[in-house]
Amino acid sequence: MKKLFGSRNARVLKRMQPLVDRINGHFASYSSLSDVELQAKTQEFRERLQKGETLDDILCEAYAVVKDACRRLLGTKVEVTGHVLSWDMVPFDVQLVGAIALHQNNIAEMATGEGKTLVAVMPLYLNALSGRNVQLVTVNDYLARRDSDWMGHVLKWLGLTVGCIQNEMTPAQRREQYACDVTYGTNSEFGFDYLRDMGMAMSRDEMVQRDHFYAIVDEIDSILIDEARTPLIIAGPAKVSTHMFDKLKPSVSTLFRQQSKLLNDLMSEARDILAKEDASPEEKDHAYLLLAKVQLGMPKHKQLMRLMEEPAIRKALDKKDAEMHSDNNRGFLQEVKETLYFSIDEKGQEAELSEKGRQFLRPGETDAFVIPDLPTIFSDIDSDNSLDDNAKLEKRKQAQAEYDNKAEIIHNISQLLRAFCLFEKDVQYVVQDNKVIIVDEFTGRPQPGRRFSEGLHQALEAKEDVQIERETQTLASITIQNYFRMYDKLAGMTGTAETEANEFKAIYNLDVVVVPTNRPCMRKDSDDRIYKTQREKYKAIIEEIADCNKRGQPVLVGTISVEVSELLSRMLQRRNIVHNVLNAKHHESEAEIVARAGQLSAVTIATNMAGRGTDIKLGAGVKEAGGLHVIGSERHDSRRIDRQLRGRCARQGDPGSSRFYISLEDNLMRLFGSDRVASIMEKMGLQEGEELSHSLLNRSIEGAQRRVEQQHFAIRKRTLEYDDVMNKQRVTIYGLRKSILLADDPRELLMDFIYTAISEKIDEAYAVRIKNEAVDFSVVREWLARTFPIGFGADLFDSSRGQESIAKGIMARIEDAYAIKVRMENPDALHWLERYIMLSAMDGVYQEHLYAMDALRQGVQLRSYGQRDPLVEYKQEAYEMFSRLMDTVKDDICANVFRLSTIAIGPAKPKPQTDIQEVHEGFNPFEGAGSGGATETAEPQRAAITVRRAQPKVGRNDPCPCGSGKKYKACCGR
Ligand SMILES: Nc1ncnc2c1ncn2[C@@H]1O[C@H](COP(=O)(O)OP(=O)(O)OP(=O)(O)O)[C@@H](O)[C@H]1O
Repeated sequence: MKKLFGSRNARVLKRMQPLVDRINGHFASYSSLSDVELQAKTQEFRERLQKGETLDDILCEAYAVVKDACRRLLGTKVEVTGHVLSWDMVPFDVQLVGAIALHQNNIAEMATGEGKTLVAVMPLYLNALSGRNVQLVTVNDYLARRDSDWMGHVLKWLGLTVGCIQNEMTPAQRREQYACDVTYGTNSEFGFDYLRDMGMAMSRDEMVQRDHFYAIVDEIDSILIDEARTPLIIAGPAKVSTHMFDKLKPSVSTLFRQQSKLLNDLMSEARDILAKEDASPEEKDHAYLLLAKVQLGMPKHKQLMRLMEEPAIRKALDKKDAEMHSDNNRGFLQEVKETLYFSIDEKGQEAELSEKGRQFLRPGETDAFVIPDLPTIFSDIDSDNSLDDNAKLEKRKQAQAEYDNKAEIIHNISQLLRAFCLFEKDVQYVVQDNKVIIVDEFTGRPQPGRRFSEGLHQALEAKEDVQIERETQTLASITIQNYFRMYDKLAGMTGTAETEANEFKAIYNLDVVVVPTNRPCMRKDSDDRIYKTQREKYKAIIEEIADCNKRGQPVLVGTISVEVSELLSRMLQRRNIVHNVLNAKHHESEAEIVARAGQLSAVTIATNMAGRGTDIKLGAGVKEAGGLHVIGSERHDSRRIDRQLRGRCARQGDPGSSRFYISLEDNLMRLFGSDRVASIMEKMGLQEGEELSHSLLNRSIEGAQRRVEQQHFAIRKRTLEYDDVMNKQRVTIYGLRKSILLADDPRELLMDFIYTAISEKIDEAYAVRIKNEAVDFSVVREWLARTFPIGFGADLFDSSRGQESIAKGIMARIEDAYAIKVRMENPDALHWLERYIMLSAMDGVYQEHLYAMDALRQGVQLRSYGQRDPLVEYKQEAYEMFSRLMDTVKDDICANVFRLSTIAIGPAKPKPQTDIQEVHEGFNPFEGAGSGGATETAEPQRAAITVRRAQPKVGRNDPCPCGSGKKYKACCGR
């Protein structure tokens, strides 16, 4: 396969060579031009494109112009994120190859440090000549700023405008940046701007983006693979707040302490048995069962972890654990779980309350956690003849309220348990300024404004005793995949695409072109060093830092969590080693820390924040000391993240080295495959502080990483399959919204909507006609009378005239009446009002629809138990719900045409958006894993929230099933 791939790549590269030669030919000929003449090329190209030449026709000349501009700028000063740099780059031939690949919609895989930032400038320049907005997508705001400052130097010299979107910018500032030829920014900013433009703007002036023409995604694997696991969501506060986290927290935290006490007792009993020299095999087996219980109740129990440093104990325990989780032992596992207050499935990220736990929380209340079966209760009430209609209605309401209350309690408890048992401060989140802030697992950056979904964030707020924010409701959402599929042209760059090449092809139709390096890479990657415990591992890391430091070699230590970066920092302080820390808590001086990291004797501890895109320049004398040395303090779940960290050194042919440190206590090793490594270590009889290091072991560690990667791929694919359903609907709604926003005369659209609604109603009347009998127009006439303040004479409804003629007759009456209304309105605001009538009808209904779709998505998961494919069910129901939605939109528009007036509500001011949140949920590495029979607690509580949806569906305009006589949407469906 490799050979095949290699030969394909070689062919692609060979095809590009003549283009490279032509670029260099033009480049040589331009040297005779004056600066002004070279700069005039930009205008010349634009004109040639207007006259019909294509971007491909002018590619070689345009790239040569960029190359020559770079040459002419050599030695000039440019301010980049506050630091003055001297321009010192003219693209190498391999960079020209990368630039061609990018224009041709490929992913250019170029090794770390090969200068991708510069490569992108050429296709950006070329494509921007078309007059459309081209975008460069980076992984964080800092890189967007850095690259737009740095590369803007060349682009601006050539007469282009360059913009950069930053998180704190106002809509007006954003509009200005998008108006530029080239715009730099992060994927979330681009995605959220799109959602706000398409889903929330009420007039053309509120929109900020102008185009989705061509985007180059830098670090494409990070954005389209890692970030793509969770969608971008804009959320507003929920209409009502029902949570009880604050009330429930004390009892859950007592439960947590109670469980700790119980496990400590089990732990000491097990230890006593194992300490006995003459313990029988049965006794030992019992001890391991006790330990397995401790593991089930608290996988990171400190004493247990300490005990497991002993390979023999670890092995026996792993065996016991596997035995308990085998299919044959399900009943036994359940029994064991019932001896604890709750059990934890770390891979599946779920916490399951046992009967014992339920009793502890609600002593004596046997059915406190039993969700009422609403459909049965409703049907019992209905068939109870002793009740009159009012009493039935009252009973139904009571049952519904009891159901809602219980479902909420169960959901809240479950989320609190997850918050207590599975989420650690300074690992998945930090607490700052009285807020819980997610730390992005892949980039190590704090994500203010992002929230965990489904109440988990509030549960964490309760756990940390900070202000509990109100629940949110989705107002607009899109997956990263579907956002980027919208572009006419897409391209990407990264140092690490290869592991995900298939996914890029399948989802984005992007091929990977592997570009050779300019100079051979000099990096020395040593084998991993493996220790039994984290303690020994950290000690060894400190020794290695001290050793480099003595020799003057700068060191960059990458950590996965803030917690570990701080621990290493404390250890270094004790050794009096001067160092800098870069993590989610200390990131204000990021640019300075990075600038200093390559100086002699520098020691920098950084989370993944410095793992990607960061360019560390080497100081004087550092090459002689061996270049930058990179130490990884743990393997990440994803191999690409590790490779990116290594790639911080040995850039552009410089010397450099790297080494990873691992312990059997690391999450990756604990959860995904320490068995093999543990048994090798046991065979070798390792002593405290001793390490193991062999290339074979690297392979089994990569095997563990591969397993996690596969699991993540499955999650992404699933997210996308579900979003594809939503996407079709989103495209329809946003397409309509866009045509309303951009229409010069919205009245035409308004009348179209009304006409369609009327035609459909008439068609329905004809459809139910009994053969040869007259059409019954009573339903249509009732609707017309309710909706329009106009009399419609009986003569309009003569079925012999045919459907179309009747609809047109009705429409003519409406148009006449509307013409009179127009004369009374404020002419300046009328177009605004017409847009408002359509947009507000769509937005209100669409947001309710999104809410219902969320619930549906969770609800259908349960059906997999009934051998039904949840995705198929989801598609079917989503389709039906969407058809109903479109009917409601039309009805609401019709109802408001005469009801709303410019005089009453006047033209809109832009809506204040202070209460809007952008949510790009935090990731957790093992989410979705292991979802099988072991997640029972979580599932019923989810079901609880969604059972309502499992009742027969009720249309919004149907009579309400509660019997009130009102429409469903005006009663229980409100
Ligand atoms: N043509 C060139 N001539 C001289 N130096 C160059 C050239 N191209 C890039 N460089 C230098 O190479 C270094 C790496 O560049 P850059 O940060 O763009 O790499 P990268 O490919 O984006 O790396 P990463 O994959 O780590 O993000 C920078 O210091 C840059 O100045």
